[in-house]
Amino acid sequence: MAESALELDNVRAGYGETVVLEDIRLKIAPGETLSVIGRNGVGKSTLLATIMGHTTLHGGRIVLQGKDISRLATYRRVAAGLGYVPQEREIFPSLTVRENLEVAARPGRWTVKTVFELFPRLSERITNMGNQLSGGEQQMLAIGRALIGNPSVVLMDEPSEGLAPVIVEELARAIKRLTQDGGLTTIVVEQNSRLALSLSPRAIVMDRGHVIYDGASETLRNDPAKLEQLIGVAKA
Ligand SMILES: Nc1ncnc2c1ncn2[C@@H]1O[C@H](COP(=O)(O)OP(=O)(O)OP(=O)(O)O)[C@@H](O)[C@H]1O
Repeated sequence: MAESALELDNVRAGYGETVVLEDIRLKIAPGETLSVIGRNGVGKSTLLATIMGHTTLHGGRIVLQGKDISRLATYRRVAAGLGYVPQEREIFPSLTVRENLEVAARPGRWTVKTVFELFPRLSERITNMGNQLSGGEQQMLAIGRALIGNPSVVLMDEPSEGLAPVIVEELARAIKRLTQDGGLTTIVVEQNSRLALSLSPRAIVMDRGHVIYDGASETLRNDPAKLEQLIGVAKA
């Protein structure tokens, strides 16, 4: 049986002494896309930050393609195959679009050319500086920069945040194209549950640092009352 692309085994993590995530158990198959939804502040970003090694791991294990990365520094996790698209995008403002991509490039199927095929809008901006881009273009560049590192697993934190609906649709089409060819394992944290549930067959719902649903996106799409109950649950 193929091993998981990524496995979180009983993970407990947070910031310093503060524990945010409890008892996280997840197995993601190679090529699978997983959407993560839940109210504000329930630990979605912390989940991705923990996989990247930006938090304090209090217990459990994180295994990337059979290799325990739990204690590795972030740059070594990236070298082992993780790609990260942070919520803040963090593109370099004084580098051009091309330079932003080239600094992150590692050999593999993703190149400047294939990133531009995925995001034609970016190719029209190739000589623009990072700070001359719209929010949507910055998000496309942030995703392109993660891809060009040719990771096996990509983590995206709220790609649609702050973007106009028409740009969100364009981005969603690109993310679907990206994930549906099966080559990449992807976790997408998304505040917009309708969008998230359309991106992947499987979704998890988090609440207060726990996973409270792990199953078919379709089940939640077809049952708004259940979805409301899960993401509206235990309002503080
Ligand atoms: N750098 C940090 N230091 C300390 N606590 C933090 C830090 N970042 C987040 N937290 C806390 O961890 C908890 C989970 O936050 P997190 O950002 O993971 O939630 P989220 O589900 O991603 O929410 P949002 O959609 O608002 O980003 C919150 O209580 C938050 O205040």
